[in-house]
Amino acid sequence: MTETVKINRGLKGVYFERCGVSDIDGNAGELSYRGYSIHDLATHSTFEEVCYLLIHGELPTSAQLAEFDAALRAARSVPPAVFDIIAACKDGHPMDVLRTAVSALAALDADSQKVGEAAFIANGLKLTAQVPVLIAAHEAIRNGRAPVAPDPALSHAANWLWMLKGEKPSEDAARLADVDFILHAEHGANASSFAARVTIGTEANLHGGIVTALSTLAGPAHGGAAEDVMKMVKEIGTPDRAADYVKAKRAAKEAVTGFGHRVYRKEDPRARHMREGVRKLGEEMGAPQWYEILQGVVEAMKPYARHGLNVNVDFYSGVIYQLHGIPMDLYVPIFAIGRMPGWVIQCIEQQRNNILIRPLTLYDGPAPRGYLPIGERG
Ligand SMILES: CC(=O)SCCNC(=O)CCNC(=O)[C@H](O)C(C)(C)COP(=O)(O)OP(=O)(O)OC[C@H]1O[C@@H](n2cnc3c(N)ncnc32)[C@H](O)[C@@H]1OP(=O)(O)O
Ligand SMILES: O=C([O-])CC(=O)C(=O)O
Repeated sequence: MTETVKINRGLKGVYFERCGVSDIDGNAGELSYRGYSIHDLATHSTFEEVCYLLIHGELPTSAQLAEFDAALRAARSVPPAVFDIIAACKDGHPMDVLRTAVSALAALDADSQKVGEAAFIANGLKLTAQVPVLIAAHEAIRNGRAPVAPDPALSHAANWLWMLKGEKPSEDAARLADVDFILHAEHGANASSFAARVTIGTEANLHGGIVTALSTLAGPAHGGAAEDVMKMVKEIGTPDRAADYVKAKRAAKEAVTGFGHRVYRKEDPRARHMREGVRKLGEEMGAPQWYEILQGVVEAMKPYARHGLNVNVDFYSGVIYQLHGIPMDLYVPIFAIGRMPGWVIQCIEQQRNNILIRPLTLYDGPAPRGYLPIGERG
């Protein structure tokens, strides 16, 4: 094969499609959904409104939002058989259990087989409502408790915390979860959304696309980073040890988790909101040390910022969950709750203008050779 072929490993810098959903300016460190700055949405909007915006393309009127929100609340249920499946694999990592449960939902819901835009919108809404139910049910079941029934009086974020903890969250806690979901809702051709598009490109159904996305989100280079950041913070232990930790990581040429991004060369704009959340919550809860350790790591990483190495969205989120008493292995599933509308709209966009996604690998194996029967091999 010709030596002139250019290989874009990891598809770095490759545009594979047009997309009208989110715009990332990596050099400026800016992100918008449908033209609205992530900062405005994180400050003024709600997750429900952002879901509507992402799926339908425009901010809703009051009536549209009320109808959408009511449909989302009404869809918060799963067939009891799914709880049995969760119970059977309750000791697995919550991300594996969640993926298995979504697969089970596909097998138990005949509507999951439908394709086409209306089916994707309906199934997307259903799955967005069901995913928090599945995660909270697993947390209850693995701790020997019965799953907490969803409360239709609560918003998506407040209901998630209610189902997880079995107690009504404060307004501040619910708002912090809401903002977390808004910030995680959509991010272009990230690995999990791209993987979902590959699945939909084969004309598979939405549940299949979401199962693919969940598998892909789980890795530590993508959604798994928040869990690893919390492990790092615990390992560092006290703020004065942060610089030595970073020095040792850099000397060993190992990645400092929560830093770096394929697209951003400035700080990930989502991190700002999470940083403020950690600072405030830590102070309120009399546990400022977590924020101080994180900032110690940021300070020690400053020399590398000029090479585009900055914090990403996952750097601060883990500590927020920790302060809320949420187990570390639920951090990736929480990311999945937020990312649901992003995956759904990426699948819808793929289906709208579908094409099989099938790139090439350049063969560099052995030259053609004759087959040797097994008895003649030395
Ligand atoms: C929601 C999300 O998915 S955000 C990402 C969450 N993931 C993490 O936080 C895990 C840590 N970060 C990483 O592993 C990487 O930055 C990734 C996977 C996110 C992005 O990787 P890529 O786009 O492939 O960047 P790449 O690996 O080419 O890095 C470029 C350079 O920065 C270095 N680098 C990248 N990330 C880090 C890091 N976290 N710590 C130290 N050095 C890093 C690389 O070693 C490389 O250096 P080199 O050019 O001297 O070899
Ligand atoms: O865009 C990416 O590569 C990863 C990311 O930040 C996300 O999915 O939110």
